[in-house]
Amino acid sequence: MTKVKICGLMELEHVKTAVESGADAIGFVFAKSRRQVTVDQARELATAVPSDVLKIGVFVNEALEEVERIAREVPLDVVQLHGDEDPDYVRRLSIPTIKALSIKTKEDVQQALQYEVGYFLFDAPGVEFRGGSGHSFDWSMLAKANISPDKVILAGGLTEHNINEAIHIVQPFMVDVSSGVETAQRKDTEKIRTFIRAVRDEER
Ligand SMILES: O=C(O)c1ccccc1N[C@@H]1O[C@H](COP(=O)(O)O)[C@@H](O)[C@H]1O
Repeated sequence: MTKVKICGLMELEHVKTAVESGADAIGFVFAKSRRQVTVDQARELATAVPSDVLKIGVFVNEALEEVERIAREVPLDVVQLHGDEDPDYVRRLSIPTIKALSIKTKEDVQQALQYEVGYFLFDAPGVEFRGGSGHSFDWSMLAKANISPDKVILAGGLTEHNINEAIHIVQPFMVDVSSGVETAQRKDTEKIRTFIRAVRDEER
């Protein structure tokens, strides 16, 4: 069953909706972004997340000690590195890690192979910030790559309208959405519900 992460949550109501609708993971953005939350905000939002739903923190080129401190304080289960963090940085982290890669060409997909992580997240290149642009990329580049789909988290411009095609092509372990469940740059409870339902419908 494809897992679902709802990312960039900033309000308790939206965290609750995601959890009640069956999200497997919730993402909090600590990087520079219009969705950035403070540690105190994330700690408060995290109180609404049960232990069987992962709390994932999104970071971009943050000092390693700072990532570990924030992960302890919220607390986070997993960190998602969305910047230029190198394999050595990732190796030194003591927290389960997702390495995000921006995909323009099929060579970008191969960059993943240098990282010793449980999961790779493939996203379209950012526009204003390093992620969360609402743009997608050519998913067939993943389908052709020699990377196990079981290690793949697919992100970038996913919506209720394209998610079924994306899952069909990539067969990822997890899908990750932020912009696609927003209206006027704010999370939309109905879109969160509809997106998760669309992923679940794929399994039927
Ligand atoms: O969401 C953000 O603002 C963000 C900022 C910096 C790095 C990553 C960010 N989000 C991640 O971007 C992808 C795709 O999001 P979208 O659905 O295209 O908006 C997703 O992995 C978010 O975790």
